[in-house]
Amino acid sequence: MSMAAPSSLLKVEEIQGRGRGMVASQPLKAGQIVLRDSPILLYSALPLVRQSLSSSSSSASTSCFCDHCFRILSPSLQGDSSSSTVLCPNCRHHCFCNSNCLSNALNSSHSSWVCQALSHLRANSLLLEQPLEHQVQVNFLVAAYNLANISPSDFQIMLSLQGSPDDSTIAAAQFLHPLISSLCSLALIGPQNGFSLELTSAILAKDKLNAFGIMQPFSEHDDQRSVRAYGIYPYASFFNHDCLPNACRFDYVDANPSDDSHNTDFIIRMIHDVPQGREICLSYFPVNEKYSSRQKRLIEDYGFTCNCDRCNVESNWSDNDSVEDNAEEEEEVMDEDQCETMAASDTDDHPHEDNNDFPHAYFFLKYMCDRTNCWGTLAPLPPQGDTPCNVMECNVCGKLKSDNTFDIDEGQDEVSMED
Ligand SMILES: C[S@@+](CC[C@H](N)C(=O)[O-])C[C@H]1O[C@@H](n2cnc3c(N)ncnc32)[C@H](O)[C@@H]1O
Repeated sequence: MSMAAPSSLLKVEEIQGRGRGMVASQPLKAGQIVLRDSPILLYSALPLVRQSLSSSSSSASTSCFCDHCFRILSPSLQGDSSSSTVLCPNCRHHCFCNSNCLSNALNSSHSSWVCQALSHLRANSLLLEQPLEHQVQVNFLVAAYNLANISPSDFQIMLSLQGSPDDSTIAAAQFLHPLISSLCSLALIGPQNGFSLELTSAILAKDKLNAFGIMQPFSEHDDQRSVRAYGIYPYASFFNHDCLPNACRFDYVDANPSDDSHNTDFIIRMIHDVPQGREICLSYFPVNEKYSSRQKRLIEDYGFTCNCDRCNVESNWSDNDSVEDNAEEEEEVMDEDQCETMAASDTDDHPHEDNNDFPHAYFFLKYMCDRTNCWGTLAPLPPQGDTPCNVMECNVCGKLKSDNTFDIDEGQDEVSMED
């Protein structure tokens, strides 16, 4: 199934050795929003079995976000009669931020089939003994087969994404498919509609390569942010990976007003200018990861070996070298003007060839958030017409920072939204 171009700014093209990718249809500016994408499917990253809100006299529930829109629910409000939080009237297990979200959920993500399917699965002792990964995969499979019922065209879009089953996906499908099959009597899905072990393997493979994590809010005290939900985003799935990305993803799951049903939309913004025809890439994980761990993740999770400029340089580093240490050393020898020049030269075809063994230092100094444990990527706020914005936003912690990267003392470079 082919999809229309996502916007006038981007087109989907075949790229040798990388499958499809997103390419700039015109010159793109730093901070420019090149894509807004809504998920066709969202599912909880929490294990299937959680303490029910209704069964708890204390506020010990682990459910801390809405099961439909995945906004954070204030723990103090859970169980509070003045709260707008509501439980599903049927299972009394799933929690929604307000009656509007509940009513949307009952017609979509928490249809009566999903409600019954998850209730049956929660009672399945075989599943409860399984590792967390299988319990989360069950959430995905129930959401995916629900999608097949409520929006067959979106289900087909998901099937058209990249990903073929590998040994681990097939093994997971062999365990999970019979469990889901036992729910078929509850559903419209059945063998007559193509429901099979092969289809279960195929959609698990799509999920593995394409699901994006919607993360818990950033905390300086926790360098391992957990995932609250996963989503399949049909256009964002076409971005290939680069260890020096030229665009990054922002989400504002909790920030949008509670009556806005687009709170889980992704916004992809340019980190710096790029010329027409250049491939637009995201980094699939925080940019500070070391060469060896990046290579491991990319081969294990995504099935490819990265040959980007940065990997070619860092393959010669010792395993103890980190971009943070090297960037600090570089900062001492590089002034602001040099950094600006190097960032601007990203529009060249052969950037930075004249530099030493860390030609990408400018990227970490200019575009990596320096807040403790954050490792987010900074992109400018959108330009106003042709005027670039000199305020950078971190896509993890949300910190705003003026784009005067150097010679500014710690703390003095932060700006507020009003600036
Ligand atoms: C989310 S998909 C990206 C879109 C995909 N290329 C397609 O054709 O739909 C992730 C997959 O794209 C491919 N890919 C992404 N970045 C790549 C890169 N830098 N080099 C080679 N393949 C890459 C890998 O096969 C990876 O599993």
